[in-house]
Amino acid sequence: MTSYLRSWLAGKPPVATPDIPTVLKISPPGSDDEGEDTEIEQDDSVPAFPALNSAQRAATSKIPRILSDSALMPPPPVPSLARRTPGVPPKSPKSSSSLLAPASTTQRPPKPSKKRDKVALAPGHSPLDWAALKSSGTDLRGVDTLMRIPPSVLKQHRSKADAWSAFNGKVYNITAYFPFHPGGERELMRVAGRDGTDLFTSTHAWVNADFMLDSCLVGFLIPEPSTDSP
Ligand code: HEM
Repeated sequence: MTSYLRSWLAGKPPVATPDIPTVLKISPPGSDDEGEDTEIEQDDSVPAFPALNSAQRAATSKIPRILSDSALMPPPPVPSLARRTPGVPPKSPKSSSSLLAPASTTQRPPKPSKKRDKVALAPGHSPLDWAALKSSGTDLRGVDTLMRIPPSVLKQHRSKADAWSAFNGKVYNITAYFPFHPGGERELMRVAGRDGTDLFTSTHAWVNADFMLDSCLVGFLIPEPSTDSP
C-alpha cells in the first residue's frame, strides 16, 4: 500500500510484487502418507575424507593409505605366564618368567652358621634382668675409683671370677655380665684381660657397649708406660 502511494505521488506506475515460489512436497516412492518421516538406520561413523574412492586420494601419495586387516601388524605373542599351570614350577630355569618365584626357593634354606648362634640364657638373666641389675645400685665395678689402666694391668684380670676388658678405650669389669651375654660366656671369655674392641665390633657393631656396661666401668686404657726411664 505504501509503495503504491509513493509511486502514485511520484507519477510512476506501481512496481509489480515478485512471485513467491510455491514449495512442493514430494513423497518418497512407495510412501502413501504424505508428510510422514521415513525411518533411516542410524550411523554415527565419520566418513573418510577425502573419500576412499576419490580422485584426490588416487592422485597423491601424501594421504596415508588405509591398511587392510592383512597389512596390519600381527598381535604380540602370548606371554609365557599365561601358558603356565598355576602351582607347577617351569621345567627349565631358562623358560621361567621373571614374574615367577625363582627355582631356588624349592631348595632348603642353608643352616645358620654356628658362629652367630645365640645361647639359651638361664632364667632371670634376660637383657631386662641385666638392665635391672646394673641400675639397682649393686657394685659391679669392684674398685673404689676410676683408674688409668695399662695393658699389663688389664692382663692380670683374665679369669672368669675377675674379668676386665677394654672397649673403645674404656675398661669394664665384665664378670657380672657373663651369665647375661646372649652370645654365651665362652665368647665373652675370649676378650677377658685384653682390648676386645675389634672382636666386639666385628660381631655386633650395633650393640651399645658403653650403655650396657656403664655400671661396670673401672677406668681408661692407657699405653704401657716405658720402662727405660732414668
Ligand atoms: C662385654 C661386651 C659385650 C656385650 C655388652 C655384648 C652384648 C651382646 C648383645 C646385647 C647381644 C645380642 C645381640 C642381638 O640380639 O642383636 C650379643 C650377642 C652376641 N655376642 Fe656379644 N657382647 C659383648 C661381647 C662379645 C664378644 C667379645 C663376642 C665375641 C667374641 C660376642 C659374641 C656374641 C655373639 C656370637 C652373639 C650372638 C649372635 C648375635 O646376636 O649376633 N659378644 N652380645
